[in-house]
Amino acid sequence: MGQSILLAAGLAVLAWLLVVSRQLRDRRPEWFWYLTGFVPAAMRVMTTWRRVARVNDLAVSYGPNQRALGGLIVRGTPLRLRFPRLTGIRPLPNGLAVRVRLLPGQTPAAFVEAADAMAHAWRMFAVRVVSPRRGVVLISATASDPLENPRLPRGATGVPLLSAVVGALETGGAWVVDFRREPHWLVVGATRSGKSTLLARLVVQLAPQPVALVGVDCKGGMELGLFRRRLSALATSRPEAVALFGALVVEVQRRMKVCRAAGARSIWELPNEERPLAVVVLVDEMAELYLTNGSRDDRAEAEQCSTYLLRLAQLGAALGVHLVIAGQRVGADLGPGVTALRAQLGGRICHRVNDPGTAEMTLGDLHKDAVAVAQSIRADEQGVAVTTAGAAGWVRARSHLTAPADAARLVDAYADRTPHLAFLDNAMEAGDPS
Ligand SMILES: Nc1ncnc2c1ncn2[C@@H]1O[C@H](COP(=O)(O)OP(=O)(O)OP(=O)(O)O)[C@@H](O)[C@H]1O
Repeated sequence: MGQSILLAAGLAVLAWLLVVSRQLRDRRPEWFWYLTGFVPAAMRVMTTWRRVARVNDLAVSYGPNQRALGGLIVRGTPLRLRFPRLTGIRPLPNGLAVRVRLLPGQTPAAFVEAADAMAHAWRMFAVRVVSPRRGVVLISATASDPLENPRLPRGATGVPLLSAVVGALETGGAWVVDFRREPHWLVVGATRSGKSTLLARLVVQLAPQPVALVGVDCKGGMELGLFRRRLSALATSRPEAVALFGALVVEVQRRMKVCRAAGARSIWELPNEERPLAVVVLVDEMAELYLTNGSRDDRAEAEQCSTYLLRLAQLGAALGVHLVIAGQRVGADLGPGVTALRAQLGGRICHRVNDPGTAEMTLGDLHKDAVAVAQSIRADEQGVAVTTAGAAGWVRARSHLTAPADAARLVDAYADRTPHLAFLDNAMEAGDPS
């Protein structure tokens, strides 16, 4: 009798533990990982390190590989290997990180190459290797793909001005586009890769803030038109875009004079009451601004557009005019000035792309090792992108999916916060072809 009561109690406790652990896994996956996954994974890393290092040529020998034996010179592989030391293994919300001290003569490249082997040996989803400083590599391993179902942040309050939480990072943190840190952004991706969703997410996040939003959507305003009521201006054709960019260049030059007179190097050094409003210009499909039918007028218009955009990118950063430029491709073949413009857009977001050259153009000039990762994004991973962020300089991330109708509803709630930009009044009239 007593035994069966004990057995029943044991079973009840077991069932309760199962339910609690399932709830913990679903609601607090990071705690679930800390409590159940980290220690075994850390043990695997520690116990397999020497074997992984040896197989992947990460161990070195300083002994000679030849020796004189009875008057003969015998060559061979030296057996006394030295292994680079692992230090400071620590948990991440969805994985672990460990530092490795490089031995003299070693470079991080061999460790980067061995990343896949480490992921398999440690049964982790992915391993990334970066070198935060000379002589050290940081190995970060993620246990599962955190981008399969990125969770919306709980309560999006407290976001600093000109910052937008647009999704989740592979490392488990929030994916934040921060215009104060990185003033201009380039968003690239093939059709249906998630560009518009990301732009929508940006608008949703910026809508409550004291920021002017300006749209340029030359595909007839189909994407950004959803947010018309929160946009201070929307250009839906190239003539309108040229007029709008021209007016913004004039405004930027005016702001420059104000700053110069006040002895300030940016609008953020001006007193609050004198500081002009920050403007975020969102361009959906940059190719529409550059492509021409070959006629002289068309070419001149495209060149004008390109010159204005470049000017805004060069001057706008310190003067509160920020660019987010999205397109399927970015390449010198689009038109003159594209490569120069790209150099000014320090923030990069590369979704799935159709050709390797586009990933190379989007990320290759900043982070060579990120290109292959961007090229491996699958068609069913919509919203997944490689973005410039974090200590490594780049990271995989996925935007939060908000249906267009929901995004429009969320943004509409802030329609009364749409600032009137008087300096754009004439431009929009001038650019209107009707
Ligand atoms: N973060 C995401 N998570 C899940 N699904 C997504 C995500 N982002 C986009 N999608 C899905 O992908 C589809 C295409 O996305 P989106 O319209 O943003 O792509 P796009 O790159 O703007 O395409 P186009 O160039 O044709 O306008 C969306 O309808 C949505 O279902």
